[in-house]
Amino acid sequence: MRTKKIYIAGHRGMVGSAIWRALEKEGYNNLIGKTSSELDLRDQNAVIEFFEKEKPDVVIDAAARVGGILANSNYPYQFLMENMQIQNNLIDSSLKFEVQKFIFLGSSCIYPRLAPQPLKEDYLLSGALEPTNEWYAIAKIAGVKACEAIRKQFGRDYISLMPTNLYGPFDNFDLKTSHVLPAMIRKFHEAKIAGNLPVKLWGSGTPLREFLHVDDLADAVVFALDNTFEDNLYNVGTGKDLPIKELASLVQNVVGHTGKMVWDTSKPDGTPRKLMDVSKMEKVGWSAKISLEEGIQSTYQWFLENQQNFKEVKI
Ligand SMILES: NC(=O)C1=CN([C@@H]2O[C@H](COP(=O)(O)OP(=O)(O)OC[C@H]3O[C@@H](n4cnc5c(N)ncnc54)[C@H](OP(=O)(O)O)[C@@H]3O)[C@@H](O)[C@H]2O)C=CC1
Ligand SMILES: C[C@H]1O[C@H](OP(=O)(O)OP(=O)(O)OC[C@H]2O[C@@H](n3cnc4c(=O)[nH]c(N)nc43)[C@H](O)[C@@H]2O)[C@@H](O)[C@@H](O)C1=O
Repeated sequence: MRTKKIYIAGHRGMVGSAIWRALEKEGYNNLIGKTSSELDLRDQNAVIEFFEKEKPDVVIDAAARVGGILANSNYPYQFLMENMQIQNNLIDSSLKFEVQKFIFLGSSCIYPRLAPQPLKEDYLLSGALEPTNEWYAIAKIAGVKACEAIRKQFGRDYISLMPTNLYGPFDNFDLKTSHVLPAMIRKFHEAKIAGNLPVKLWGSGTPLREFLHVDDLADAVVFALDNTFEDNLYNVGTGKDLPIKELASLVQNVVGHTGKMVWDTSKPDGTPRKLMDVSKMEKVGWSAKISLEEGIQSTYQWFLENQQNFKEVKI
């Protein structure tokens, strides 16, 4: 198994690079990855050619157009179309070229905006989606269903893992396109350095969110690779959430900022709550290990050591 050829699509991203590190640590020694400039996964012919040449045994799909609440609501077409193109090309080529195991990564936003909490896998397609990210969610739902269809029709081990909001090393710290946690680390740090200036945050601060360290997600992916699951869809999270205002206080303390916080209510709140029910993963034997406090501290340390390399992330 350790010698199987594993293609990690999106291996330079936050998630893909964490999966690469975790697989190497576990002794997997036949990993392949391509940057988007070497292989544009939106290009069907290029993807077919790549699969024909490489013939991977396993594919892990961590390539996607990804962004925070504002990027998702400002660029609906890219979030819908690019994600469908990338995943369709990867899934269809995997079927054609006999890939035995495919791990698709979605997101907790696939569940209805007002679904009961915590979110069980069964709530998929039971109600309307959150408008700020319905485009991205629809693409991800199509990916889940494509893997489910292959499983049902062809009996292949294609599964979907649905991570909650992620953070960690190699996150996107560009304030226009990032998610909330890296945005807070950067905003509090820069305000501290400038003399504890006030920090402007988005929305009301009342929505609840759950956060999983990316190394925990990578551990779940390795677990899913090493085991055969009976079903097609599994939530991956901590099963604990907190209000955005509390998250802000946690990050502020870790960074050591002592100024004020200001809430810009012209920016969207997004879904009020999206807490994962993680009992299905727990039943098969996996649970998260890294606490939020510990994860924020190590991510802030990573930010301090790497901030000179950050680039603007354009859409
Ligand atoms: N971040 C989060 O909070 C969450 C993420 N996820 C999911 O995890 C997965 C990875 O996300 P994350 O690591 O955060 O995202 P990143 O933006 O960090 O990484 C995305 C990766 O996708 C690659 N990619 C994007 N477009 C293309 C393309 N056209 N052709 C080839 N490669 C492409 C990029 O390649 P390159 O660097 O070479 O350009 C990059 O390596 C996604 O499926 C996402 O939906 C799920 C829940 C939460
Ligand atoms: C992973 C998930 O990520 C996205 O959903 P989201 O959870 O709403 O994303 P977010 O991390 O950007 O925001 C979380 C909350 O935090 C608030 N907030 C405060 N201040 C800042 C801030 O400075 N930046 C950001 N981005 N948010 C802020 C913000 O207003 C919101 O209430 C999906 O589009 C979709 O891509 C998806 O699947």
